[in-house]
Amino acid sequence: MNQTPPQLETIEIAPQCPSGVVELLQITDTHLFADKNADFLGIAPWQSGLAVVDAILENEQLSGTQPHDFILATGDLSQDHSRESYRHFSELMGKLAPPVFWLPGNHDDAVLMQAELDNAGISNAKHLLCGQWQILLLDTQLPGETHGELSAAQLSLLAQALQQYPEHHLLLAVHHQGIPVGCAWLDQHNLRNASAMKALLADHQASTVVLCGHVHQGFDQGEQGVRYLASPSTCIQFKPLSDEFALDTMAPGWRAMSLYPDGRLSTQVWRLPPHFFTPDFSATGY
Ligand SMILES: Nc1ncnc2c1ncn2[C@@H]1O[C@@H]2COP(=O)(O)O[C@H]2[C@H]1O
Ligand SMILES: [Fe+2]
Repeated sequence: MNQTPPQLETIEIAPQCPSGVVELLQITDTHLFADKNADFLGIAPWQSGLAVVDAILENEQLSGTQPHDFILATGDLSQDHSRESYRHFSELMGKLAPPVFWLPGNHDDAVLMQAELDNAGISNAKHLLCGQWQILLLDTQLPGETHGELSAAQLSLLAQALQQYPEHHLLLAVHHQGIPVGCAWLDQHNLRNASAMKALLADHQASTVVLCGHVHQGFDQGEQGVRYLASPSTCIQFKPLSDEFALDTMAPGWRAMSLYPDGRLSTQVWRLPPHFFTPDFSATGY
């Protein structure tokens, strides 16, 4: 039986910067538990997540940087699927003023997540127009699997966005990586049908950037005119270019992005000071 494809619903947000530059933050893979002191491979995700939020607030106060238009939360917000973990995420986001938009990761309970984030007043909007940019958040979760996939419905939303806004630059946010990051153990858990996404993106004439979470490391690479970005988790970090599971010595962090009206994107990965949160390097997985 053929199902009617979902209709793209778009909300508009005016950039705060008078020159039309869109300022945003990505927070990803918070892996929170119901218990704020619960341990995740040697780090308590609530404590490291809170330290990240405090560092973002401190950055804004110290440097007087441009206020952020919004935050993208790109999945694996919970590690234990508990209602409380989503409440803790909402509490963290409540400390930061801008609106938050989210998508699920492989570890999330999407139904519970939506209910709890709705309760906290966190918007479920998935397509944003901001200045000359469009931001689309797609769901790559395959329940019960670690890897991801874009369903026909999600691909249809991408096709609609590109068809309706062909001249807007695109920032596409997903949980799973669309190109290999170079860690064999992690690249088996990738976005399996990335080729379907890439086929649609190939026709887009304006700037195209794909932003993901999941890989717990900074990554910035171009392929066929598309820029692929990935970012540190707010808790444990995976060691880049490692074939086997390995944790990295880099501190928890987040990504800041400035989207310019002409399609340029400038971005910076921020991290907590070294050695603030040291994981258990003997861990072989989870
Ligand atoms: N040692 C391992 N080998 C392969 N996959 C793993 C290992 N440990 C954890 N994983 C899975 O790999 C996933 C990568 O990031 P996630 O946080 O989504 O969740 C992780 C686990 O589901
Ligand atoms: Fe993940």
